[in-house]
Amino acid sequence: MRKAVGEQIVGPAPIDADEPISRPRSTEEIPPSREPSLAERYDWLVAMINHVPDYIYAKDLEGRFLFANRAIVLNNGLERVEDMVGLTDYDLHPSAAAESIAAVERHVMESGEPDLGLEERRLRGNGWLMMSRVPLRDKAGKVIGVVGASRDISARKRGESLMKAQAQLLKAVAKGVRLDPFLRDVAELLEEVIPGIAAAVLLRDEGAEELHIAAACRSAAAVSISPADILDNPASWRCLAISSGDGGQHGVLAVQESSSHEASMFEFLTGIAQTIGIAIDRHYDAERITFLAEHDALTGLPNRTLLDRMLDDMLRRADEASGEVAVVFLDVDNFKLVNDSLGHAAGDELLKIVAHRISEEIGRDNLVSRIGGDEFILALQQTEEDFVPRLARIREAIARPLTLAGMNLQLTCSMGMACFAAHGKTATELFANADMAMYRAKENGRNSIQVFDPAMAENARQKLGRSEELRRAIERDEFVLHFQPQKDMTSGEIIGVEALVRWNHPTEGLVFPGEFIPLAEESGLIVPIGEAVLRKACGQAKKWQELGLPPVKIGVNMSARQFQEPGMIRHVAAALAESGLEPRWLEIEVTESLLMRDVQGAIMKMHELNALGVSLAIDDFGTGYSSLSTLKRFPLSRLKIDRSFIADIPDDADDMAITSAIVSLARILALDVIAEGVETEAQAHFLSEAGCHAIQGYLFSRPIPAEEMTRVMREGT
Ligand SMILES: Nc1nc2c(ncn2[C@@H]2O[C@@H]3COP(=O)(O)O[C@H]4[C@@H](O)[C@H](n5cnc6c(=O)[nH]c(N)nc65)O[C@@H]4COP(=O)(O)O[C@H]3[C@H]2O)c(=O)[nH]1
Repeated sequence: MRKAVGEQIVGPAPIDADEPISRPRSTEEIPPSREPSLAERYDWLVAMINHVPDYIYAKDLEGRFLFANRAIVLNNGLERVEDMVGLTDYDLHPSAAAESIAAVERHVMESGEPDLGLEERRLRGNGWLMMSRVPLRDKAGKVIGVVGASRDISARKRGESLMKAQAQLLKAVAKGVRLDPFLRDVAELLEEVIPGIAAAVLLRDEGAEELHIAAACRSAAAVSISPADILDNPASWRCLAISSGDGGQHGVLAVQESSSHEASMFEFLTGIAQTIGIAIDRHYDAERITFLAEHDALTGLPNRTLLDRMLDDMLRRADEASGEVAVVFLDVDNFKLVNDSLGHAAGDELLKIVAHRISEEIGRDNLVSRIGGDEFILALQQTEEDFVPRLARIREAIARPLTLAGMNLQLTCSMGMACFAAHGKTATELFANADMAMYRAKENGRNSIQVFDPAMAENARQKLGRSEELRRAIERDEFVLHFQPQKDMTSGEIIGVEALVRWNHPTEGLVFPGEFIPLAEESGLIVPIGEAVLRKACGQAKKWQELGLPPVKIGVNMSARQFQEPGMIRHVAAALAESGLEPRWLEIEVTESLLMRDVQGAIMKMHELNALGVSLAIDDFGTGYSSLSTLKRFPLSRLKIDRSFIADIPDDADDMAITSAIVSLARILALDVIAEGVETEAQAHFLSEAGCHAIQGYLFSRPIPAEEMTRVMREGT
């Protein structure tokens, strides 16, 4: 058994190094009331030095120990200070280590300068020491050796490295690393800072209950361990919660209990578990942000950004393999009608259903993306089956009956397809051509699949050129009006005039509205054209009145785009004000289909026009399926029977029946009625018999220029 320290260890040399090292006397020998002697003080000093945990020693110029305290003696595996006195570091340590100590101490002795706070790894065992060496001098100040003191700073060092490790992980989280490599890094870092640790990260997938091992240290205890091994052994494994930002828990950091784990280490591990929690939160946030950046929030389908990226890949692969890719624009027919009549929520639901049906049918390796509204873009890889039958199946899937907002619906869609590489080599070219093909599908009455044809591009190019010409025509005021009289068959009087626009083209001569109104509608140019027509028509009507001719109503056609234009009422009011025409002489003609697109909105606009004093007629009546109840709500003054019903009278019994019905309907609703397109006496006779006395048509006059119309009006025939 070891003896008590004070008894067995000889104290250090006093500052006067010339005095021999002698054994101190026991403190019990000191009488209580007198000044302690030098020897007594020396004893106390030795006792103190032997009780501190730091290592303290003194060496002579040759590096031989003159003194060593208890801590250093024990650390070197010796029992008493005498065992150490006279030894050098070469006797105690491997020569390389001894040499490095000797070098530092030599420097201190030679320079006479202390060397303070040097941090060194322990020579024996693990850990760190902080060394300080000062020169040992005799009374004359001559250096005769070195005094050293060192302190164990392993705990501080470890604290520092743990903090550094945590900071490193936090930095990685802040940089936004991917989760799996991050968790592997955590495991590696734990092994590095806590050698021999057995730890594992157990996580649950979003929405799941079960935990799985996401990462583990490579130590024997953690490798190939199952979650059950850990969770069923609470005595062996300590589980630290990996919390989520919303107060939930992503999982646990499980650490095998070990006697060598100090409390500070668990504090560190708790910090690591928190850091993992933050990393997972960030990972999900980043995943969600990335998802939203590349997907459509409503349907979850890839958006245009992702489509562009994925399509580029598909095209590159097809190019390498000399293969084909079909790019398809798909538009749900009449989607706006569903949206307007059943509401936006139903519209959204419908888009989700369509997206789901396409996704189910399109198959893996192919792509469907929603690019806005009811427009989808599909990209199909080449297979043994042709593209068109595959698209036909998607069309059939979309056409499966469905119930929405309590209504049974059956959808149709229009598709336009362009193929890599025949119809374009880049995504941009393919998009443009597929879009063009889809427009053709729509023009062809919807519900069809159109494959791009270079003639379409030529057509589109011509359209573009024509739009440019139209734009210039507006600037140069190339539009003129022709007028067609409307007659009362009973009195033979002219009761009205319809203004019909013509384009006085510089090289082509008079161009009829059927050739440019649809394009003007599509391009929006109808708005300035319509404004010009209104101004000219009101101006001409006023001029006739000023010429003293009997005043008649002037009918002006208004297209859908023009009618929906927010400034429409203002334009009408301005045309009236500019010309000085009284509003009661202006009749706006709108088509039935225009009114049926948005009944409520149309009624409001019609009331506003009525408030100006302008009257309203429905053009092409009988073609737009308006019900009696809807018709009653429109503030109208006249119905114009469409000329398609008149054309086959008296040969077509159905048309005759419809015409009679429209005349009766007008009578019930107390509206005036006029038939247009009357070309023959037989038609006029039938209409007269049916009770429609107002007619317009070639029978009496074709549309004619203003001067001619003036003559006709003057003659009254
Ligand atoms: N077969 C036949 N046709 C007859 C007869 N009587 C008149 N028509 C033609 O029928 C069209 C009547 O005009 P609409 O139904 O309003 O149909 C008009 C109207 O929808 C539109 N339109 C004409 N002018 C304008 C305008 O200033 N603005 C707008 N938005 N559309 C206009 O263009 C359409 C065609 O105008 P137009 O070519 O002038 O054709 C005119 C006229 O020339 C007949 O007895 N037999």
